[in-house]
Amino acid sequence: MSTFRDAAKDGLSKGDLEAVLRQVGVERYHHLHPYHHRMVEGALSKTEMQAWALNRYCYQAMVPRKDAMILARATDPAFRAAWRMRIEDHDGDDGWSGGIARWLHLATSLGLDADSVKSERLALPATRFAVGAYLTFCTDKTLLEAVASSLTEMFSPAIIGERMSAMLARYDYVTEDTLAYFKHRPKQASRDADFALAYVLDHADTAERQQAAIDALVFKCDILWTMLDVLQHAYGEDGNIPPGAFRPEHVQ
Ligand SMILES: O=C(O)c1cc(C(=O)O)c2c(n1)C(=O)C(=O)c1cc(C(=O)O)[nH]c1-2
Repeated sequence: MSTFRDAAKDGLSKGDLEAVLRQVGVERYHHLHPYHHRMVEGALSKTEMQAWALNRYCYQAMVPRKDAMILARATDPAFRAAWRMRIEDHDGDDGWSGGIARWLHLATSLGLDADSVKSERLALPATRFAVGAYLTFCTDKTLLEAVASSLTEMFSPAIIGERMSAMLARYDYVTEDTLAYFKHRPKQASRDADFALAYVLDHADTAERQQAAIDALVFKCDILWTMLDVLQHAYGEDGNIPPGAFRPEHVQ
Protein backbone atom coordinates (compact mmCIF):
# COMPACT_ATOMS: atom_id res chain seq x y z
CA MET A 1 0.00 0.00 0.00
CA SER A 2 1.31 3.41 -0.95
CA THR A 3 0.58 6.98 0.12
CA PHE A 4 1.43 8.07 -3.45
CA ARG A 5 3.20 11.03 -1.85
CA ASP A 6 6.25 11.17 -4.11
CA ALA A 7 4.81 9.25 -7.03
CA ALA A 8 5.58 11.98 -9.60
CA LYS A 9 8.68 13.52 -8.06
CA ASP A 10 10.90 12.86 -11.09
CA GLY A 11 8.19 13.53 -13.65
CA LEU A 12 6.25 10.74 -15.37
CA SER A 13 5.53 9.87 -18.97
CA LYS A 14 1.81 9.95 -19.87
CA GLY A 15 1.74 6.17 -19.77
CA ASP A 16 3.34 6.05 -16.33
CA LEU A 17 1.04 8.78 -14.98
CA GLU A 18 -1.97 6.79 -16.19
CA ALA A 19 -0.55 3.68 -14.52
CA VAL A 20 -0.14 5.52 -11.19
CA LEU A 21 -3.69 6.91 -11.41
CA ARG A 22 -5.04 3.41 -12.04
CA GLN A 23 -2.98 2.09 -9.14
CA VAL A 24 -4.67 4.64 -6.86
CA GLY A 25 -7.93 2.85 -7.70
CA VAL A 26 -6.44 -0.58 -7.04
CA GLU A 27 -5.28 0.48 -3.58
CA ARG A 28 -7.71 3.17 -2.43
CA TYR A 29 -11.13 2.84 -4.13
CA HIS A 30 -14.22 1.98 -2.07
CA HIS A 31 -14.51 -1.52 -3.59
CA LEU A 32 -12.05 -2.46 -0.80
CA HIS A 33 -14.27 -1.15 2.00
CA PRO A 34 -15.80 -3.66 4.48
CA TYR A 35 -19.27 -2.07 4.06
CA HIS A 36 -19.09 -2.79 0.33
CA HIS A 37 -17.88 -6.32 1.04
CA ARG A 38 -20.78 -6.91 3.41
CA MET A 39 -23.17 -5.54 0.80
CA VAL A 40 -22.02 -7.95 -1.91
CA GLU A 41 -21.91 -10.89 0.49
CA GLY A 42 -25.60 -10.34 1.30
CA ALA A 43 -24.80 -9.41 4.90
CA LEU A 44 -26.33 -5.91 5.14
CA SER A 45 -29.53 -5.54 7.16
CA LYS A 46 -32.36 -3.74 5.39
CA THR A 47 -31.72 -0.72 7.64
CA GLU A 48 -28.09 -0.67 6.50
CA MET A 49 -29.19 -0.85 2.86
CA GLN A 50 -31.70 1.96 3.36
CA ALA A 51 -29.10 4.07 5.18
CA TRP A 52 -26.67 3.55 2.30
CA ALA A 53 -29.26 4.70 -0.27
CA LEU A 54 -30.38 7.67 1.80
CA ASN A 55 -26.85 8.88 2.46
CA ARG A 56 -25.66 8.30 -1.11
CA TYR A 57 -28.55 10.49 -2.28
CA CYS A 58 -26.65 13.49 -0.82
CA TYR A 59 -23.69 12.64 -3.06
CA GLN A 60 -25.84 12.20 -6.16
CA ALA A 61 -27.62 15.50 -5.53
CA MET A 62 -24.31 17.36 -5.16
CA VAL A 63 -22.56 15.93 -8.23
CA PRO A 64 -24.27 18.19 -10.84
CA ARG A 65 -23.55 21.21 -8.61
CA LYS A 66 -19.83 20.41 -8.54
CA ASP A 67 -19.94 19.82 -12.29
CA ALA A 68 -21.50 23.28 -12.68
CA MET A 69 -18.58 24.71 -10.66
CA ILE A 70 -16.16 23.00 -13.03
CA LEU A 71 -18.11 24.27 -16.05
CA ALA A 72 -18.04 27.81 -14.77
CA ARG A 73 -14.27 27.73 -14.48
CA ALA A 74 -13.55 26.19 -17.88
CA THR A 75 -12.59 28.67 -20.60
CA ASP A 76 -12.63 26.19 -23.50
CA PRO A 77 -16.10 25.88 -25.14
CA ALA A 78 -15.31 22.34 -26.33
CA PHE A 79 -14.49 21.31 -22.77
CA ARG A 80 -17.75 22.84 -21.55
CA ALA A 81 -19.75 21.11 -24.28
CA ALA A 82 -18.40 17.75 -23.17
CA TRP A 83 -18.63 18.41 -19.43
CA ARG A 84 -22.21 19.72 -19.50
CA MET A 85 -23.44 16.24 -20.51
CA ARG A 86 -22.70 15.19 -16.93
CA ILE A 87 -25.21 17.72 -15.62
CA GLU A 88 -27.79 16.61 -18.17
CA ASP A 89 -27.25 12.96 -17.14
CA HIS A 90 -28.04 13.75 -13.52
CA ASP A 91 -30.78 16.35 -13.90
CA GLY A 92 -32.44 15.17 -17.13
CA ASP A 93 -34.42 17.73 -19.15
CA ASP A 94 -36.58 18.96 -16.30
CA GLY A 95 -34.57 18.23 -13.15
CA TRP A 96 -36.38 14.97 -12.37
CA SER A 97 -35.85 12.74 -15.38
CA GLY A 98 -32.18 11.88 -14.92
CA GLY A 99 -29.86 10.17 -12.48
CA ILE A 100 -30.99 12.01 -9.36
CA ALA A 101 -34.59 10.92 -9.98
CA ARG A 102 -33.43 7.34 -10.59
CA TRP A 103 -31.46 7.38 -7.35
CA LEU A 104 -34.55 8.65 -5.55
CA HIS A 105 -36.46 5.76 -7.12
CA LEU A 106 -33.85 3.35 -5.77
CA ALA A 107 -34.32 4.82 -2.29
CA THR A 108 -38.13 4.74 -2.38
CA SER A 109 -38.06 1.17 -3.76
CA LEU A 110 -36.22 0.25 -0.57
CA GLY A 111 -39.14 1.65 1.44
CA LEU A 112 -37.89 5.18 2.12
CA ASP A 113 -40.06 8.25 1.89
CA ALA A 114 -39.15 10.49 -1.09
CA ASP A 115 -39.54 13.78 0.76
CA SER A 116 -37.31 12.76 3.65
CA VAL A 117 -34.63 11.47 1.27
CA LYS A 118 -34.76 14.69 -0.76
CA SER A 119 -34.62 16.85 2.35
CA GLU A 120 -31.28 15.17 3.32
CA ARG A 121 -32.23 15.80 6.96
CA LEU A 122 -31.83 12.16 8.00
CA ALA A 123 -28.37 11.81 6.44
CA LEU A 124 -25.39 11.32 8.73
CA PRO A 125 -23.59 14.57 9.63
CA ALA A 126 -20.30 13.12 8.36
CA THR A 127 -21.91 12.25 5.00
CA ARG A 128 -22.85 15.88 4.59
CA PHE A 129 -19.34 16.96 5.56
CA ALA A 130 -17.73 14.56 3.08
CA VAL A 131 -20.06 15.61 0.27
CA GLY A 132 -19.43 19.28 1.09
CA ALA A 133 -15.67 18.68 1.05
CA TYR A 134 -15.89 17.32 -2.50
CA LEU A 135 -17.89 20.36 -3.66
CA THR A 136 -15.43 22.73 -1.95
CA PHE A 137 -12.46 20.91 -3.45
CA CYS A 138 -13.85 21.31 -6.97
CA THR A 139 -14.62 24.97 -6.30
CA ASP A 140 -11.30 25.98 -4.74
CA LYS A 141 -8.64 23.82 -6.38
CA THR A 142 -7.29 24.12 -9.92
CA LEU A 143 -9.40 22.93 -12.85
CA LEU A 144 -6.89 20.12 -13.37
CA GLU A 145 -7.34 18.91 -9.77
CA ALA A 146 -11.13 19.16 -10.03
CA VAL A 147 -11.12 17.10 -13.24
CA ALA A 148 -8.65 14.59 -11.77
CA SER A 149 -10.87 14.13 -8.71
CA SER A 150 -13.62 12.79 -10.99
CA LEU A 151 -11.33 9.98 -12.19
CA THR A 152 -12.76 7.58 -9.63
CA GLU A 153 -15.26 7.04 -12.42
CA MET A 154 -12.58 4.95 -14.16
CA PHE A 155 -13.22 2.39 -11.44
CA SER A 156 -16.99 2.70 -10.97
CA PRO A 157 -18.21 0.40 -13.81
CA ALA A 158 -16.52 -2.59 -12.12
CA ILE A 159 -17.95 -1.88 -8.66
CA ILE A 160 -21.40 -1.15 -10.09
CA GLY A 161 -21.40 -4.50 -11.92
CA GLU A 162 -20.37 -6.34 -8.79
CA ARG A 163 -22.94 -4.50 -6.67
CA MET A 164 -25.85 -5.01 -9.10
CA SER A 165 -25.48 -8.74 -9.50
CA ALA A 166 -24.94 -9.26 -5.77
CA MET A 167 -27.90 -7.09 -4.78
CA LEU A 168 -30.22 -8.95 -7.16
CA ALA A 169 -28.97 -12.35 -6.04
CA ARG A 170 -28.75 -11.79 -2.31
CA TYR A 171 -31.55 -9.42 -1.26
CA ASP A 172 -35.06 -10.60 -2.08
CA TYR A 173 -36.49 -7.07 -1.85
CA VAL A 174 -34.16 -5.78 -4.62
CA THR A 175 -35.43 -6.02 -8.22
CA GLU A 176 -34.16 -4.88 -11.64
CA ASP A 177 -36.53 -1.93 -11.28
CA THR A 178 -34.92 -0.91 -7.96
CA LEU A 179 -31.55 -0.74 -9.69
CA ALA A 180 -32.59 1.21 -12.79
CA TYR A 181 -30.06 3.92 -11.83
CA PHE A 182 -27.14 1.58 -12.37
CA LYS A 183 -28.26 0.44 -15.82
CA HIS A 184 -27.32 3.77 -17.40
CA ARG A 185 -24.34 4.57 -15.23
CA PRO A 186 -21.43 2.40 -16.45
CA LYS A 187 -21.71 3.69 -20.04
CA GLN A 188 -21.92 7.32 -18.89
CA ALA A 189 -19.07 6.80 -16.42
CA SER A 190 -16.78 5.28 -19.06
CA ARG A 191 -17.48 8.14 -21.48
CA ASP A 192 -16.84 10.71 -18.73
CA ALA A 193 -13.73 8.97 -17.41
CA ASP A 194 -12.20 8.68 -20.91
CA PHE A 195 -12.64 12.41 -21.42
CA ALA A 196 -11.33 13.34 -17.97
CA LEU A 197 -8.33 11.02 -18.25
CA ALA A 198 -7.32 12.47 -21.64
CA TYR A 199 -7.64 15.96 -20.15
CA VAL A 200 -5.49 15.10 -17.14
CA LEU A 201 -2.80 13.37 -19.20
CA ASP A 202 -2.61 16.41 -21.51
CA HIS A 203 -2.63 19.09 -18.81
CA ALA A 204 -0.52 17.51 -16.08
CA ASP A 205 2.62 18.59 -17.88
CA THR A 206 4.98 19.18 -14.95
CA ALA A 207 5.96 16.93 -12.05
CA GLU A 208 4.06 19.27 -9.68
CA ARG A 209 0.87 19.11 -11.74
CA GLN A 210 1.17 15.35 -12.06
CA GLN A 211 1.47 15.04 -8.29
CA ALA A 212 -1.49 17.39 -7.82
CA ALA A 213 -3.61 15.19 -10.12
CA ILE A 214 -2.60 12.03 -8.23
CA ASP A 215 -3.33 13.70 -4.89
CA ALA A 216 -6.73 14.85 -6.15
CA LEU A 217 -7.66 11.28 -7.02
CA VAL A 218 -6.43 10.03 -3.63
CA PHE A 219 -8.53 12.77 -1.97
CA LYS A 220 -11.61 11.66 -3.88
CA CYS A 221 -11.05 8.03 -2.91
CA ASP A 222 -10.90 9.27 0.69
CA ILE A 223 -14.28 10.99 0.26
CA LEU A 224 -15.91 7.78 -1.01
CA TRP A 225 -14.17 5.73 1.70
CA THR A 226 -15.34 8.13 4.42
CA MET A 227 -18.92 7.83 3.23
CA LEU A 228 -18.82 4.07 3.85
CA ASP A 229 -16.85 4.43 7.11
CA VAL A 230 -19.54 6.61 8.64
CA LEU A 231 -22.28 4.19 7.58
CA GLN A 232 -20.36 1.37 9.22
CA HIS A 233 -19.82 3.41 12.37
CA ALA A 234 -23.49 4.38 12.63
CA TYR A 235 -25.31 1.25 11.44
CA GLY A 236 -22.83 -1.63 11.70
CA GLU A 237 -22.61 -3.98 14.68
CA ASP A 238 -22.65 -1.95 17.95
CA GLY A 239 -23.52 1.04 15.74
CA ASN A 240 -23.67 4.54 17.07
CA ILE A 241 -26.41 6.45 15.23
CA PRO A 242 -25.98 10.22 15.71
CA PRO A 243 -28.95 12.16 17.08
CA GLY A 244 -31.35 13.12 14.31
CA ALA A 245 -29.99 10.63 11.76
CA PHE A 246 -32.01 7.92 10.00
CA ARG A 247 -33.31 5.10 12.22
CA PRO A 248 -35.41 2.06 11.34
CA GLU A 249 -38.38 3.74 13.09
CA HIS A 250 -38.40 6.36 10.32
CA VAL A 251 -39.76 3.75 7.90
CA GLN A 252 -43.43 2.96 8.50
O1 LIG B 1 -21.68 3.64 -7.47
C1 LIG B 1 -20.52 4.02 -7.30
O2 LIG B 1 -19.68 3.37 -6.67
C2 LIG B 1 -20.17 5.32 -7.89
C3 LIG B 1 -18.89 5.82 -7.79
C4 LIG B 1 -18.62 7.08 -8.34
C5 LIG B 1 -17.23 7.50 -8.22
O3 LIG B 1 -16.36 6.61 -8.22
O4 LIG B 1 -16.94 8.68 -8.08
C6 LIG B 1 -19.65 7.82 -8.95
C7 LIG B 1 -20.91 7.19 -9.03
N1 LIG B 1 -21.15 5.98 -8.53
C8 LIG B 1 -22.01 7.83 -9.67
O5 LIG B 1 -23.10 7.26 -9.76
C9 LIG B 1 -21.86 9.13 -10.20
O6 LIG B 1 -22.81 9.69 -10.74
C10 LIG B 1 -20.61 9.76 -10.08
C11 LIG B 1 -20.21 11.04 -10.45
C12 LIG B 1 -18.91 11.14 -10.02
C13 LIG B 1 -18.01 12.28 -10.08
O7 LIG B 1 -17.03 12.31 -9.34
O8 LIG B 1 -18.28 13.22 -10.87
N2 LIG B 1 -18.53 9.97 -9.44
C14 LIG B 1 -19.55 9.12 -9.47
